[in-house]
Amino acid sequence: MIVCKFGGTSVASATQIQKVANIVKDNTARRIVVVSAPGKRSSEDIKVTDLLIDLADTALANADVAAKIQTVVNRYEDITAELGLGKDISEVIAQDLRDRVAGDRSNKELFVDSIKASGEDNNAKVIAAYFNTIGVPARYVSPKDLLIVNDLPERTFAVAEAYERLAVLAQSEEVIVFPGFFGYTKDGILRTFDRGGSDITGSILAAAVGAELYENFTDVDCVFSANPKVVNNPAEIKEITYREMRELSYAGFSVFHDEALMPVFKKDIPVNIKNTNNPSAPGTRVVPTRELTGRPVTGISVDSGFSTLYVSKYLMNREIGFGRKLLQILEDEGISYEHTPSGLDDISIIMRSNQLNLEKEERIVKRVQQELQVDNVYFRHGFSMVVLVGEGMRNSTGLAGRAALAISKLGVNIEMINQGSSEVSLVFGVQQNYEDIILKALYEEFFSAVPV
Ligand SMILES: Nc1ncnc2c1ncn2[C@@H]1O[C@H](COP(=O)(O)OP(=O)(O)O)[C@@H](O)[C@H]1O
Ligand SMILES: N[C@@H](CC(=O)OP(=O)(O)O)C(=O)O
Repeated sequence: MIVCKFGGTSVASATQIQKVANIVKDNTARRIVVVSAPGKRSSEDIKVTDLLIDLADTALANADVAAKIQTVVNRYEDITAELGLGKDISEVIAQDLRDRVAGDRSNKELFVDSIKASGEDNNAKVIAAYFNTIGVPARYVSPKDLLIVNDLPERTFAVAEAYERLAVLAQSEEVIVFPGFFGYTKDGILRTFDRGGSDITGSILAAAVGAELYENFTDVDCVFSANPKVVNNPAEIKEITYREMRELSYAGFSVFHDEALMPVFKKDIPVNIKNTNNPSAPGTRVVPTRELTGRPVTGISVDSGFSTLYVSKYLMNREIGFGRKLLQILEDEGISYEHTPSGLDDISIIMRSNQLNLEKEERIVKRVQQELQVDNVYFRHGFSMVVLVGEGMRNSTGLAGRAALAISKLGVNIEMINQGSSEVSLVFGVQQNYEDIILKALYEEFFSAVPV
């Protein structure tokens, strides 16, 4: 059995959904189809999920939502009309949106989640209905009572029971069309995953039913060794390990969500990333191990939106428990951190900026000053992490030097270097505005002259 997930671009229009149907028909092993909300039809288009977030924000501001609801309904109407599904389905969608908008607003985050999730939920219903009209027996299945997630305040993840409950889907006679991106808590409260989270749903389902393969359909032929929007014609990656993919998707390879690897990784289920617009292309296979090629570096990614908390104190290295106390202050503010490069008397804690606001920063700085009696403490913002990833890096010397030289030739300062203990990744912290030129320079250094 194959579980396949189709991303927003793959289900953005009737033409795209027809391609999806052909792909499903083409291989009878494709029994479970996870779908996203309609994505962008062109680079100027707006994803339905973004329209829905705007709708939710408008509702929370107590402004009129009628026009915003209509914009979303129009997107579905374009699709259903062309698929020959009749008009009543869009009235059902309009009513569903009105019901969600009229829902409980006591917790803003959950209210927004409920509206956001309608994008995939309604699209799954449309796609299941369409499959039936073309002779593919199909059934929409709701995540309710199956894909069980944890409660607030932690980020959303599937609890162990979800896998047990979802296993029944393996028995279905019909093709199952399952909406991506959200689940329900045990008490029936809807929660969404992070943006791009339909990849996570597909992976959970693949693990739950013990699929032979998880196919992730998108709008590019494969994963490239660098973002194709920045680097011209980057090298294709045919095979990549889970570990390499995790590192690269964590730091900017938006083609596959980093949290989507864990469920399939635990069950050794291979992942194949493929193109809905060119399904005969072999795509990229994500596998437990692979043969090393001549290239030490498999991919280079860049992600922006990082901040640093810099702390210095003379003889910090001798003070027992200093790091723990410092990290406890961040934990108290609900902040996770990414890297902690340190010297004898100073330490920088690198974190995602979206976890911070002015009040939090002031509270943290004040507590660090008072409780740890430091010499200096401040926040800096606007950093990007450039990450070189490759299983072959472990056996290669001089890589960090080559990368640092390529960056320094651009006249750009390296703020931080961190070599992961596993030695499959090397991270450089740089000022955000230089990220594209650095990516291009590193690509040139590690890929241009080296054969595959
Ligand atoms: N290294 C990379 N390899 C392939 N695609 C990448 C890479 N980095 C960024 N992308 C972008 O990811 C996009 C696909 O991801 P996403 O937008 O989430 O698709 P989907 O709509 O299928 O979920 C591609 O169109 C491409 O521009
Ligand atoms: N629609 C959601 C979830 C998702 O996974 O979408 P996509 O497959 O288009 O990345 C989002 O935009 O975040």
